[in-house]
Formats: sequence, structure tokens, C-alpha cells
Amino acid sequence: MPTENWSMIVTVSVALLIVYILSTLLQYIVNYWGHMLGINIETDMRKQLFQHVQKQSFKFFDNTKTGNIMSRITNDLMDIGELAHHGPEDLFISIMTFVGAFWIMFTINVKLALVALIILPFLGWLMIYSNIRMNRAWKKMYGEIADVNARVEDSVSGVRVVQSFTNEKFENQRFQANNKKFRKAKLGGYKVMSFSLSGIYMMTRFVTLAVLVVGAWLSYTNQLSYGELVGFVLYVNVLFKPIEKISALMELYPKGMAGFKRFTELMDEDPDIVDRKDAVEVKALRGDIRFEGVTFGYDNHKSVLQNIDLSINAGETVAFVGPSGAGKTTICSLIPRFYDVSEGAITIDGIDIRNMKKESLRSQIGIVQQDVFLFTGTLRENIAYGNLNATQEEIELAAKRAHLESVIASLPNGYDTQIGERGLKLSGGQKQRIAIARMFLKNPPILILDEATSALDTETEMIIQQALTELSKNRTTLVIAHRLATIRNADRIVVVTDEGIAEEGSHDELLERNGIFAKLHEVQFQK
Ligand SMILES: Nc1ncnc2c1ncn2[C@@H]1O[C@H](COP(=O)(O)OP(=O)(O)OP(=O)(O)O)[C@@H](O)[C@H]1O
Repeated sequence: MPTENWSMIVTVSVALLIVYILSTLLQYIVNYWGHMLGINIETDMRKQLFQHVQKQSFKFFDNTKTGNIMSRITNDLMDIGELAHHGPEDLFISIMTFVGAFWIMFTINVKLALVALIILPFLGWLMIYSNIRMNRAWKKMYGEIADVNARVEDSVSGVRVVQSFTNEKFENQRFQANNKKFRKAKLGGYKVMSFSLSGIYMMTRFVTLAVLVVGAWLSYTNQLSYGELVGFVLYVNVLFKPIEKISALMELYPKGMAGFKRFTELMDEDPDIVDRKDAVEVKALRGDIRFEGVTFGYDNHKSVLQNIDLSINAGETVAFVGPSGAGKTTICSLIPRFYDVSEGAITIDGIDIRNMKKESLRSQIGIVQQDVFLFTGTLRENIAYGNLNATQEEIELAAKRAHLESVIASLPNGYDTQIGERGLKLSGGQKQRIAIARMFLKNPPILILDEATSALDTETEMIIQQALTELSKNRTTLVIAHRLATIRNADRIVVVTDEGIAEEGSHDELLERNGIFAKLHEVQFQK
């Protein structure tokens, strides 16, 4: 073999090698960057959704299952990144190949190209039809998986109740019912997809057959050479490539779009408690609270509170007592604007709370709830939740004032002890003290104490009571009272019944009046 041929082979091989290496590199870059673009879009949408959910009011959370929200922020967005990456790229390449192949086919033979073109309206119809059906099916599937998530969330967080009632079988049945609905919805989507893919396959094979038959006839009648016929059939196959690519998008596109629709649905849900344009920033409020003709209902049809007038002076401790469900908690939930009044107004230091910036209003109010929520993390982090900028000294002082020192000393790693999910490793009394320590750090002028209903041992109760008395010093304090201990310390007691505020006055005044409070006192005292 002549040497120049060898050197030619070597040159071509080296050139090919370089081309291969470069194309591999390019493929890597396109693949990686393409996915990066998709992931960035997905992450950004997830961030926006999370921020939007955080802005929602209590009403939204009252009416939306936690598992459902979780599903929307996680699952629903999974396919959007893939779609964002593959969608435009695949569609562009497919359309270009499709148009190119048709153009060449027309230059070979117009009649035969027209035969191939017949497929287009049918193909278009099938794709649009399937797309609409699949969009619906995947949207339903996302809804069903959200319900599965909600069910899991419910059963897992309530597992102690489930097991104590030995209702595992019942829970399994409920879960399986949701799981089956999900299966049905997902299968529905794949049914439409299989129909559509088979339809596309059938149409493309039909075109091949039609081209072969008509092509053979054209050759027979000398309108087409054999070479042209072979070339044409080859191009028909080129035509199928983009159709196959678009078919592959048939799953991804409606899935991504269904997720996107659920994303926009939630994003369009405007938070119902927002700052007015001219809302003012409030700082260092004194804590004079007035309810002026306040009417409120959780839904528009039924009022829980009707025409309530109430004055609480700065620095005063007011206890709310009354039968269960009368509206004590509701009254207190209106002050930080967890809900907005339907009629009337609430003012603090003479300013309507709806004219205050929500964040600044809430920074002035501290709430110690019955059920203290502890985040997974260390004890230090959980106390510091009251003020994220608190120094170690401030945290320690708050812990001391909340009588937490002995608790911390007994923990294996002191402040750095990990507190399990929902603080399961701590007792009710210990959790209460963490909530109080948070309040010392937050240091708000207004305090709302939703007194724990569960009984604590006398010593713990005394310790907590001391901490609470210390906490409420120089603050306007509202206590949703269930036990008499707190009521005795109150400057004033407000008796709330289904009819509204029934009685108001000091402990002794109310006893003397011998009304509802006196009866309530008698019942509790007899216990
Ligand atoms: N988030 C809510 N959505 C709808 N209705 C609610 C909501 N919270 C409370 N309610 C209803 O409002 C009424 C007043 O409830 P609220 O919790 O204020 O009573 P309460 O006096 O604090 O009761 P308790 O002493 O049992 O805590 C009740 O009929 C209750 O069912």
C-alpha cells in the first residue's frame, strides 16, 4: 500500500479523533448546562412558591392540608426542570429536521411528497387531543399524590393516637384508598399516552406504505426513477425521527405543564392579610388595646364574635375565661392580625392595626401557645428562635429567667443537645419554659399567653407561674385562662360566652357579683 495513503489514513483518523473528543466535550457541556438551566428554573420556582406560602394567612392554612402544600412545593415541580431543558431543544431540532426532510422530499417528487403530507393534519389532531387529555390526567395525578402525601402526613404525625387506638388497619385502608386513586389517575395518563403513541406509530407506518404503493406506481408510469424512490423512502424515515422525538415529549410536556398549572394556581392565591399601601411601621408600642364594635367569623355565614367592645390598658394583665368554644382564643388571634375583623376595628395605642405594617405589629406581640412547637435542632437554636440575633449571653439570661437552668444542666450536651422532631425528648413543662425563654429574648410589649390545659405537677406549675409572672412584668398581658392560678394574678377578668363579653372585673368583684364567673369558680374550686 502506498505510503501517502497511510499518511492520509493517519491524518483522517487523527482529525476524526479530535472531532470525536470535541463532540464528546460539547455533548457534555450541552447536557450539563441544559440540565443546569432546567434545575435552576425548578429551584427558582420552588423558592418563589415557598416564599408565597409563607405569606399566606391562617385562613389558608386552616383550609389547606399540609401534605398538599408539601406536594406542590416538591413533586409538582420535578418535571418542570426536565421540560425546560428538553422541551425547547427537542422541539427546535425536530421542527428543523421535519421541515428540512419535507423540503427535500418536495424537490424529489411533489406528488409523492403530498402523499406523505396527508399525515400532518391527522398527526396534529392526535397530538393536540392527547396533549389536552394527558394534561388533565397528569393534573389529576398530581392532585391524587398530594392527597397521598396529606394522608401520610396525617397518619405519621398522629401515629401515637393511631397506635394507642390500635387503628393501624383502618389507617392502612384509608391510605390504600388514596393510593388506589393515585394509581387510577396515573394509569389514566398512561392510557392516553399509549393510545397516542400507537396512533402515531400507525400513522407513520401507513405513510410508508402509501409512499411505497404510490411510489411504485409512479415508477411504473415512469414519473419517478428507482433511485428517487429509494431516496424518498429514506427521507420518509428521516421524517419519522422528529416525530419520535416529539412523541417522547408527549409524556414530559403535559406532565411539566400540569405541574406548572398547579404552580400558577397556588401563586395566584393572594394572601388575604397584606399591608395597606400607607401602613406605618410601629416600634415600642405602649400596649393600649381597644376593640371597637368588633364582629368576626371564620366563615362569612357565622359570626363567632359579635359587636365586641373591650379596653385593655397598657401594662394590664387581663385573663379571659369562659366556656369552651366561646371565642377566647379568637379574640386573641385578632390582635396580631392572624385574621382580620369583619366589622369594627382593633386599635393599639390609638392606631388601627390594619394601618400598621404586619411585620412590625407582630414584632410587638409575643405569643406563648399551649402546644409549644420545637424545631429540630439544638436547644440553643430553639431558644434563639425568639430573636435570631441574640448573643450567647442573652440566650443564657433568657434561659435563666425562664427557670430552664436545671433542665439544661441535666441534658447530656447542655445547650447543644439536639431536640428531636417536635421536641419529643422534652416534657410539657420543659417545652413551656423554652417558649417562655423565647419570649424573654423577643421582649415584646404585648403578650398573649394561651395557658396550657394539661395539668403539670405542682412544683413545675409553680416554677412556670413564677417565670410567667416575671415575663408579664411591664407588659400588656392577655391570658387565655383555663386554671384559676393565673386568674388570681390578673388585674382584670373578662368572661366570654357565646353571647359575647358577659362579665368584666377583678377576681373579687366578679365573685361578689355571683354571676357566671362565680359559678365557674365554684365548679373549679370544688375539683
Ligand atoms: N380556625 C378556625 N376555623 C373555623 N372555626 C374556628 C377556628 N378556630 C375556632 N373556630 C370556632 O370558633 C369558635 C370559638 O373558638 P375559640 O377557639 O376562640 O374558643 P375558646 O373560647 O378559645 O375555646 P377553648 O377554651 O376550648 O380553647 C368555636 O366555635 C370554634 O369551633
